Amino acid sequence: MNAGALPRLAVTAGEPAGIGPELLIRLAATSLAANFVAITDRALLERAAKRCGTTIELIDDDGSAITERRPGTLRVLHVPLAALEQPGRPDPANARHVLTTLAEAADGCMSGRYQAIVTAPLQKSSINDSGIRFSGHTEFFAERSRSDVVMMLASPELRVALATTHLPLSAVPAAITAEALTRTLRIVHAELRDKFGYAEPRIAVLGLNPHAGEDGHLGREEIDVMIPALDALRSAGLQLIGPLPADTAFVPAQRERYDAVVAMYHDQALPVLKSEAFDRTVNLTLGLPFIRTSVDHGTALDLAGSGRADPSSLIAAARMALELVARRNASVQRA
Ligand SMILES: NC(=O)c1ccc[n+]([C@@H]2O[C@H](COP(=O)([O-])OP(=O)(O)OC[C@H]3O[C@@H](n4cnc5c(N)ncnc54)[C@H](O)[C@@H]3O)[C@@H](O)[C@H]2O)c1
Ligand SMILES: N[C@H](C(=O)O)[C@H](O)COP(=O)(O)O
Repeated sequence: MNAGALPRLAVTAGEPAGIGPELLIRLAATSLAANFVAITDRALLERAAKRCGTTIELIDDDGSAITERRPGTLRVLHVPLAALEQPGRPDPANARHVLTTLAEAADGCMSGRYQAIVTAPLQKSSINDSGIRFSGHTEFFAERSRSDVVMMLASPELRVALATTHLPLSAVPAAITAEALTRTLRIVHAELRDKFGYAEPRIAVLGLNPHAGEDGHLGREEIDVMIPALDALRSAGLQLIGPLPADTAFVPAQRERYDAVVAMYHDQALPVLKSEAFDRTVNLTLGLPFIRTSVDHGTALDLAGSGRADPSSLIAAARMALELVARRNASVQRA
């Protein structure tokens, strides 16, 4: 990268009928020092700006470096919609468009065109309704880059990683194997060190069952699977706490004991974060060969088109991506 050039961040708009395009307009209005390249349909952004009651200056991205960006301007890599968006009503005809934007962002990161990806929310059901099986960005980027990944949501006060992501609850117990848990904990440990700067990360692991199984009386996964896996990792030097009962793992006295929590499933811990810091939480994918951050919320179809969606989480995601890029650049320079 040229000295003084702003970091080039790929930003995807997600579901065209959701709040994503409007959030990109709000992001462009900030003075964040980044060369945001919106990978989406140009006219979609123009319509989103109108819905927000503002204007946007879109500049076709030619790949060149820039040293400053005026608020209200955005580079764009045009990826045409298949169908005109109707806010609040996702159209599966646009599923391929959404996936093309993700693929361009991922491939562009892996080939060095972008330094990170920031994603706005997409509608998983609409992509599935188009006939394409799809679980989420996390799984898409993992497959695209052939990486083992972990989903983490982080607020300034709390970090939560997930041992399983977008699975029906009935499939969770079978997915918590010693191998899978070990892989997750190793990724979280390595990324807390590399991305967040903890020399000796302390990780709390939540039990799967109520009261972490109550010594086997309320489920045996802790005894049969989790404790042996945790003990083996402790022998390898990881600082692990647990399995902790999930219901009390977030009380203030417990929080002082760890740098991150690993929850066994999506809704075991995300409601804690989303209810206390919905506007400050960022979703990031650990384990990828590139930096990817996102919002902590969905497409908010009830708000789409109103211009009233809160852009705070997307702005926080962009800020975190910039911090992670700066940290990575500094460590490359030191090496
Ligand atoms: N990163 C992502 O792509 C992502 C994240 C979460 C959910 N989703 C998807 O979004 C879709 C809808 O999910 P949902 O309805 O469960 O959750 P949601 O987050 O879209 O909406 C839940 C509630 O929060 C409100 N809300 C959400 N974001 C807001 C914002 N920025 N400003 C103000 N209010 C906001 C909504 O209006 C709604 O009342 C689903 O398909 C889901 O899979 C995608
Ligand atoms: N699990 C995320 C959340 O609740 O915020 C969300 O579904 C997005 O996941 P992806 O980043 O994998 O799309």
